[in-house]
Amino acid sequence: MDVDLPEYQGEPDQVSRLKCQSAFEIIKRPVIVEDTSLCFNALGGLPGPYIKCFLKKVGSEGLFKLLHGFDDHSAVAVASIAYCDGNINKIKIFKGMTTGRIVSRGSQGFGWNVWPFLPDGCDKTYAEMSADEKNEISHRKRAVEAMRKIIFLIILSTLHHITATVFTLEAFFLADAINPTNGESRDKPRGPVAVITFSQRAVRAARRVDQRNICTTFTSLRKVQLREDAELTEMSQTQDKPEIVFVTGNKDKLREVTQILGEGFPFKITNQDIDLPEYQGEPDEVSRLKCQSAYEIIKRPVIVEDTCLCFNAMEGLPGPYIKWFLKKIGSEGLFKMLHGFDDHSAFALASFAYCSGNVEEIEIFKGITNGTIVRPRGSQGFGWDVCFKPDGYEQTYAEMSAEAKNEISHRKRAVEAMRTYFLENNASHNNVS
Ligand SMILES: O=P(O)(O)OP(=O)(O)OP(=O)(O)OC[C@H]1O[C@@H](n2cnc3c(O)ncnc32)[C@H](O)[C@@H]1O
Ligand SMILES: [Mg+2]
Repeated sequence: MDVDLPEYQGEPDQVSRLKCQSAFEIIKRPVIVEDTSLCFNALGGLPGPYIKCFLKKVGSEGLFKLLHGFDDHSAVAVASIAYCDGNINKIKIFKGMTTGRIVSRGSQGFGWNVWPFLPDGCDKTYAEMSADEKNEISHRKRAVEAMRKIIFLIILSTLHHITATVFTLEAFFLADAINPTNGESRDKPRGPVAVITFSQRAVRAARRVDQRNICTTFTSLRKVQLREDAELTEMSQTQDKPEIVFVTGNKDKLREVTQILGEGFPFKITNQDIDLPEYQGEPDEVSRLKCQSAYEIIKRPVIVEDTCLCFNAMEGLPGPYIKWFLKKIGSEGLFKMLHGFDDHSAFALASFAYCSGNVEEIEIFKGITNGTIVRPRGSQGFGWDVCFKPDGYEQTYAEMSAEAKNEISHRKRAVEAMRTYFLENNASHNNVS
């Protein structure tokens, strides 16, 4: 079955675990999903699960350039297969890894096959290998082998009920298509087959085996943890205005928004620190989905904000994934990632998303500040402020006072767009209470 599952942000295991939970919530039968990562050791394991997006935006040569500023070009290809037999609290993860390094050749091939990845002990990159050669040593082969051992036992006990998954054309494994007594392929599978994948090639592979209808659905994960944060709520404004909840776990963001809004905002902003799932996608989509998740929990008017730091040389990446890059390689690493590129320009983007009650009608307010990525300097601010120098200024955000940053920041611009909207639509938002 081809189900259009949301992609999550996080560590590779976490990404496939969440994907598997979503798949099970739709399919309601045993399911398998797979997520593939290409982890650069110098980047603390990134781009990791975001490799698909990076490859699309910067290409194979761009991936190589990302490592120019680093001595270590080693990498690990990881396939993480998640299997849910019906209990979403007991998802099994099967991992396969192939170690190697990133090189600048071998750009033929399709999709993720163009990874400029030279496995250890091989003289050909993945892109230069035939499908058979690759299947012999690939990370996916190893994950599938790890799974096969366990799944066979399950197949033996639930032969007629098991739902198996094909995930890519190269993935030869089809649980129900394998004869459990001798491990050889059946000509035709005996039971139903579910394919949980974005890949059209996987769908074609599944159709070849099983001619059933392929449907596309979408869901969002509602599993979130909710926790109040009294300290942040205290920062909210006056009591007698209608309330909107700003859902963020980032105190620095909340502080800036509160300072920028000042007194002249027609609503009282309160805060809830909720551990919302982070989605992959384009910036607007990321904040829209975040807002939907927040509304589904709060059930009152909500605002969320997603911040991106977009490098022009990388077609806007790391963009919404900046949080993970910052966490793994710090601001110095962000600066180094641009060593291989001539263009060091970037823009900071804040996207607020507001839902007044209808998750189909979410308003987005954006603010952009253009600048350059520089060697880190300064001690004010937070996050990547130390390496972002706004155009027209000699200082980085972190060398400016909070007031000076708030005058010109991406967040200031987005908040102003939101303020204008609320002032103009104040009368029509009587449902905000
Ligand atoms: O709960 P939410 O609101 O999602 O908070 P977050 O910290 O996860 O925020 P994002 O998902 O938007 O990730 C953006 C990353 O960029 C950082 N960041 C956000 N605004 C920034 C700013 O104005 N200056 C520097 N770094 C910023 C922030 O600390 C994160 O690491
Ligand atoms: Mg976040």
